[in-house]
Amino acid sequence: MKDQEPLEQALARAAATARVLVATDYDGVLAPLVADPMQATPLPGTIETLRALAALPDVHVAVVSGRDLGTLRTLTGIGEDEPIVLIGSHGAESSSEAVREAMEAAAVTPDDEVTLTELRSDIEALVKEHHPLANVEHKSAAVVVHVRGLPRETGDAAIADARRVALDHPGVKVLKGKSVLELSVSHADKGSAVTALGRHVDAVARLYLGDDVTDEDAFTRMRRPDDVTVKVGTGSTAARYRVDDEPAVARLLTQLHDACAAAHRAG
Ligand SMILES: O=P(O)(O)OC[C@H]1O[C@H](O[C@H]2O[C@H](CO)[C@@H](O)[C@H](O)[C@H]2O)[C@H](O)[C@@H](O)[C@@H]1O
Repeated sequence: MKDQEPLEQALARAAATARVLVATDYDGVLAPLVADPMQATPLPGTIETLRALAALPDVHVAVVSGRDLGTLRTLTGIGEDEPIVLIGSHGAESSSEAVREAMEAAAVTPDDEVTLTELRSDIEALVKEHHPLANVEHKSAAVVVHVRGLPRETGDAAIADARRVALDHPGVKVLKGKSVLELSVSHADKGSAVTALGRHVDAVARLYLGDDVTDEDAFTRMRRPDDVTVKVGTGSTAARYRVDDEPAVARLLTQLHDACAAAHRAG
């Protein structure tokens, strides 16, 4: 992240291109992390800023998440009739037909469904019998073990045992997130889904904001000169820029909106 133009300048340059794709992760980026996954709400103003961006000519907006598409829609409050694309389950689900088509080869198969059913029951049994303080989240293509707020040793033990369960189910993808272990039968990734959307809208500049390991797939795929990739928080990353936290994301989105609006006014 050395010897590059300041973030503000990169945003202005991206905003001045012919077509911009603004894609952002949800948890830990738009919504601060909390113990109960269903209580993770967007910071005030962020969804409104995304709506204002999407209302500008030649600006396309997407929210990209590991969440189920339905849950993502509920939590963001973004309606089906709005011009904001939702990408859920790390790219496996999308409100955009173009993204769905592009990700078809990565779709969950009937065999994957069988594996998921077995995995769900093994994880439920593990948590019930050995890690009653952990929580289990069921998603359309994955099961997630949550340990946020638990003493470190208790959480680590639950995660380690869940990893071992995954070994009994060939083909299961293990994703270690923030205080979670996700066991997934999906073959999709955020990077493939976002770049497919970028191709579909013919984006010149692509912006992506993310905080977790699954966002690295997007950061590594977005290396064109006009791309702006932003890691939120600490940890190693392939992103070009970094901001501290969710409030900084809210400010960045406002700054980007103002830059896009100014570029539009200037013609
Ligand atoms: O791709 P994202 O939008 O970042 O979603 C990733 C996972 O987010 C959720 O878990 C995280 O947020 C929870 C609520 O704040 C928090 O309790 C948990 O510790 C975090 O890891 C979600 O529950 C997962 O299903 C998503 O895959």
